[in-house]
Amino acid sequence: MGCATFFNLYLTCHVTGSFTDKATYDWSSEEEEPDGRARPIQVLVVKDDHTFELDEVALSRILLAEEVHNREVVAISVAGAFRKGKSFLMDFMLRYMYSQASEEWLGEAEAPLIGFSWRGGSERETTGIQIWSEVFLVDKPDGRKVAVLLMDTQGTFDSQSTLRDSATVFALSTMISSMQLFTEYGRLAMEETFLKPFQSMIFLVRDWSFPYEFGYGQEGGMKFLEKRLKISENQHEELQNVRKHIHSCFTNISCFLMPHPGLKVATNPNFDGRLKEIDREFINNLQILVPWLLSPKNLDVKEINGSNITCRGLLEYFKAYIKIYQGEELPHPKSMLQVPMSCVVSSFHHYNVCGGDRPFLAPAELQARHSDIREEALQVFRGVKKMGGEEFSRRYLLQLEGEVDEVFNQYIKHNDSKNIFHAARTPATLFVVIFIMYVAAGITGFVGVDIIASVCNMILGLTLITLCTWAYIRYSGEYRELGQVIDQVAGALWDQALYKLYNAAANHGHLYHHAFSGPQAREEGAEAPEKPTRMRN
Ligand SMILES: Nc1nc2c(ncn2[C@@H]2O[C@H](COP(=O)(O)OP(=O)(O)OP(=O)(O)O)[C@@H](O)[C@H]2O)c(=O)[nH]1
Ligand SMILES: [Mg+2]
Repeated sequence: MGCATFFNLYLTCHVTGSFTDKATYDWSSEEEEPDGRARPIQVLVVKDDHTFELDEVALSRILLAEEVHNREVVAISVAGAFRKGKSFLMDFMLRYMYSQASEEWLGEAEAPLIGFSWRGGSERETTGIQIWSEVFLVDKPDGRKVAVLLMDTQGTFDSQSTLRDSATVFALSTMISSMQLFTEYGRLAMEETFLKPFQSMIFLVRDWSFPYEFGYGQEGGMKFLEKRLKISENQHEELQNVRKHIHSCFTNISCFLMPHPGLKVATNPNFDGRLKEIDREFINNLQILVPWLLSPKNLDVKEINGSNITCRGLLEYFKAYIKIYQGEELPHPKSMLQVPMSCVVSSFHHYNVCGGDRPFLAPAELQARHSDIREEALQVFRGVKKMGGEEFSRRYLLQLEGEVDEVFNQYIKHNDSKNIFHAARTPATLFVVIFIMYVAAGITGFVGVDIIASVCNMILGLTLITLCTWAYIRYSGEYRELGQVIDQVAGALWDQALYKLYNAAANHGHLYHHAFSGPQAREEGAEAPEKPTRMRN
């Protein structure tokens, strides 16, 4: 953009109305800010080792305050290269918000500019992301009150930050400083949602020095932007793509040309922001720019994937995104609209093999259904666009697989418990033992073998006590370990008895085949190959 440096202002809001009340609430602890005055709160810290830390407590205090947590949120931030006057501009926005959109919002000529920390010089000032501790409540014309959040961010490309730092702060504040990076995000998100992923994009060109070509303000800005975003045949493909994607990513794109604020602003080290020292032309345009950005009719509620976001929702998105950026690698500039974890949850919902209200399922069928639905859940996971690259999402894939397998084990137990024979196995076995002992005691007593009769009676008595104990455990839920031992012993007896019965039946069947080599017998397994021979004989 020639000699004009620009920074990009990304706004999220719209609708008409008027500013009413400010949300005044206890946003900080006593020892942090004894006078309770609003101030910038550092919510994202970029540490010396280039790792990031989200101050969840501070962020929650702002976003979960009683008056605002359920309100739809309008998040306003400025992104761009460092040292370009972003914080300076944010402070004028604060003035506008505090004056509740009055005509006199610019304040007194001698008043120093305060709010987000700004200063002259070549060293960077703002780091990470800072949020103004006071969330402003604005009335929309339809009667809804929305929460307006002002966010100041670290500038890009300063000498102390890595590209990763810049990209992270940049993505987290959902803004752009490098078009290419941004349009990458947008392009991927587009494939998935078909909605324009970002709402308003405003290019603010500062120190515009060619008003004779394009006039200051929005109109000149739009003409200038049109010219700049025009795609021509002889442009490099990459430049063409940037231009195409900018249009496809934003619902609204506009541009504002700002004049130079004057030499005192740019070069005087003692300049404290008072209007008196700022060029009239700059102030005039500021008086157009700020209300144009912040008047309720121009505020858009923050949307993610087409739905409006409340302050509470925004907190969750912050937390989810920061997890991604805490990874080792530079995050891929891929979809920032979905995160793997939410994907695990939604994929997991696809996995429901046998719910509590469904009848008993044969174990083989259960296994088959598990395999099918498991594969379906994994497909859902693979099919959703995720942030953080292959390697990163593989971790979540493993987590999904692990969770599905664990739940399958629980399903097996749950399914078994629905098998009526399984449930009745223990009491049935104990009853059979009691019955056999009763008969044996009667017979042995009758034939005079008293000692065996006594032993049988003893076993009968013990089994009866066991049965009563088991019934009590099942009824009360106490002494469950003892109940498990009883179930295991009864189960072993049951299996043994069944096994014997099966053997007996098999033997019986074998004898039966030998005795009757009729048509039924011929139809069955092992004998089959011999039968035609015998038939022919
Ligand atoms: N030339 C020029 N200087 C400006 C303009 N707006 C603000 N400044 C000056 O730019 C300097 C830096 O302002 P800051 O608001 O601290 O800049 P920043 O972009 O927030 O810087 P970092 O926080 O380090 O990224 C200050 O001396 C401002 O007076 C402008 O439109 N043009
Ligand atoms: Mg700053």
